[in-house]
Amino acid sequence: MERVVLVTGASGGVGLALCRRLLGEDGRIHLCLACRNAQKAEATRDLVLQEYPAAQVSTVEVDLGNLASVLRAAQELRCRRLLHMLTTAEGVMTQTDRLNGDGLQEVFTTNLFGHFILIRQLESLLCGNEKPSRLIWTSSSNARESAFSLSDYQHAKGQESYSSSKYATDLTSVVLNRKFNKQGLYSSVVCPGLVMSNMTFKILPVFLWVLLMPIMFLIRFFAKTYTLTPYNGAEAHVWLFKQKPEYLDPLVKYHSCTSGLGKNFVEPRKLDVDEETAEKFYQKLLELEGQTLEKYGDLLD
Ligand SMILES: NC(=O)C1=CN([C@@H]2O[C@H](COP(=O)(O)OP(=O)(O)OC[C@H]3O[C@@H](n4cnc5c(N)ncnc54)[C@H](OP(=O)(O)O)[C@@H]3O)[C@@H](O)[C@H]2O)C=CC1
Ligand SMILES: CC(C)CCC[C@@H](C)[C@H]1CC[C@H]2C3=C(CC[C@]12C)[C@@]1(C)CCC(=O)[C@@H](C)[C@@H]1CC3
Repeated sequence: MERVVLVTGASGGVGLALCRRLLGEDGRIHLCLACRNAQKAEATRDLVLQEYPAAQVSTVEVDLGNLASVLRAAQELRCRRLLHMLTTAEGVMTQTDRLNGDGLQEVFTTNLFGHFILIRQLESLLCGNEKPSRLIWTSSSNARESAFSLSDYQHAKGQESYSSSKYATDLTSVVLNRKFNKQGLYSSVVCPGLVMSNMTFKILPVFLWVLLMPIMFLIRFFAKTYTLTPYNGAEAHVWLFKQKPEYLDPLVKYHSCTSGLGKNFVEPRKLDVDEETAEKFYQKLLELEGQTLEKYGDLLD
């Protein structure tokens, strides 16, 4: 049976590189590109098919910062019946977080909660299959416990919404393993390292990054997480794709690394999470999920 792999954030950066690399690894997979709108999805599909003309590539439109769009995408994916792996590679990092149309913090929703809803809505596809299914979350080494608070888990009050959302991602992955491993669903978190992408181009303009490139290549001799290209950044995802999920440590984050001479490798590092906090946070996610489903009852089967 073909393996169906859904990649969010597939239209650029690490997500797009991951799609290309996965097809290079296994031409038999069915790749489903999740993009924010139909034009981007089609453009990405054309790009991928140019390189792998025989590949099976479908698309789904989903704005992860918009819960109605997430529920509609889940409905569509349920109709397609199969899903074996979901990997997240979208993300937003903004100086000023804001409320989205659902009244939730945008960074929290896009980086974590939209996916949480998607996964919960796809539970029937992901759980109880003959072979294990898997989730791979693109987190970050920027996930910091000090940025996260259970009483303000959406990070409405602080200035570190990105770090908070990534820490929340780590917590969620830990609990998902505890709840779903028995049903054959396994979750892992990865950090792609420092990658030149639209995300970093919002921190400094492209020309400055280009000027800094020689320095960064030198830094890479000492800092192995300067992966720099989306291709290198997707190393940990690709490595995980090839592992048996049952043998992975749920309390580890897998970091994409690149040596000074450009050789890619993966480094596992212990997650800095308190399992009790993770469980309490999960309960809060379930509460928020309940409110969401009540609000959007018409989008449920
Ligand atoms: N770059 C880096 O140095 C690092 C990145 N990461 C993480 O890696 C992941 C990928 O980042 P990277 O590739 O660098 O970033 P990019 O900005 O290049 O790519 C982000 C992708 O996410 C999509 N996206 C953004 N918002 C939404 C949304 N609301 N709904 C659906 N899709 C959305 C974008 O789509 P669109 O084309 O429509 O904008 C794009 O395809 C992120 O989770 C990021 O936090 C972690 C550590 C370092
Ligand atoms: C001479 C130097 C190369 C100058 C670059 C300085 C900074 C702009 C970068 C140094 C470390 C970078 C970094 C990130 C953004 C750009 C820097 C601050 C991230 C915060 C990007 C998003 C993530 O998820 C983190 C893991 C990155 C950590 C390092």
